[in-house]
Amino acid sequence: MHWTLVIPLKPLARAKSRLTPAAGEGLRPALALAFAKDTVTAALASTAVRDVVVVTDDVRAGRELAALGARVAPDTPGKGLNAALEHGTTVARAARPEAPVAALNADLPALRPAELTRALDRAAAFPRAFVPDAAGIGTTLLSGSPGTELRPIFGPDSRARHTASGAVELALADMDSVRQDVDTGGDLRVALALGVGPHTAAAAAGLLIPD
Ligand SMILES: Nc1nc2c(ncn2[C@@H]2O[C@H](COP(=O)(O)OP(=O)(O)OP(=O)(O)O)[C@@H](O)[C@H]2O)c(=O)[nH]1
Ligand SMILES: C=C(OP(=O)(O)O)C(=O)O
Repeated sequence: MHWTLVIPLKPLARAKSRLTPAAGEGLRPALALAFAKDTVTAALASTAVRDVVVVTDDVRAGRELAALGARVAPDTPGKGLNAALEHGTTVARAARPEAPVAALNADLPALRPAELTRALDRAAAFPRAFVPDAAGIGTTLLSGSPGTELRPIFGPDSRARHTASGAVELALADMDSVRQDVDTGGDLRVALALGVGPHTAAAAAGLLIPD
């Protein structure tokens, strides 16, 4: 199957606020953009992915992610993450009505294309499926097969909420990089150990994360 991925990104001035203690206000926006660039690059390198729609109102991020090959859609209707994902899904399906669609967070700097391919191949067996984040509380990927509404419920306790909504939690073997979202300095340390993409490696160079 060839998937369309919908990747939401907050304006960089507000993104990744929980990284401020580790990165300071100086580095935080650059790290948020670097995570998104590595996520989009890895997503487009997956053999299961046809195209990527980034939903963002950030002009600089939109320009740089478009240069990597993403389509960029505005953050309509401006009512938060789940509304942005529903809009992105509508945009994706207007172009490719029969495409399977998956929402993927923009904060997966260690994402490996082969692991994303594995997750999407597993997801193809279900109408709606998801991958919980590394912390085991949230969600990093939510899929919808052709003709199925995505019905995203990202936010607090989204693993439990996606399960309660009927989405199937995928088998988790061999997809650590799909699960490793980065919200805090501690998460960034784990992602760096897994191996991040070049944009994050450059942005994180010289960053001292206390133990
Ligand atoms: N387009 C869009 N993306 C969003 C919005 N809120 C969150 N996101 C994105 O959704 C994913 C998960 O977001 P969060 O963890 O809530 O926010 P974050 O900016 O990554 O981190 P915090 O500021 O620390 O909460 C990231 O890719 C965000 O950029 C929104 O209102 N619109
Ligand atoms: C919005 C979510 O992500 P985060 O863990 O980055 O808050 C979520 O897990 O549903």
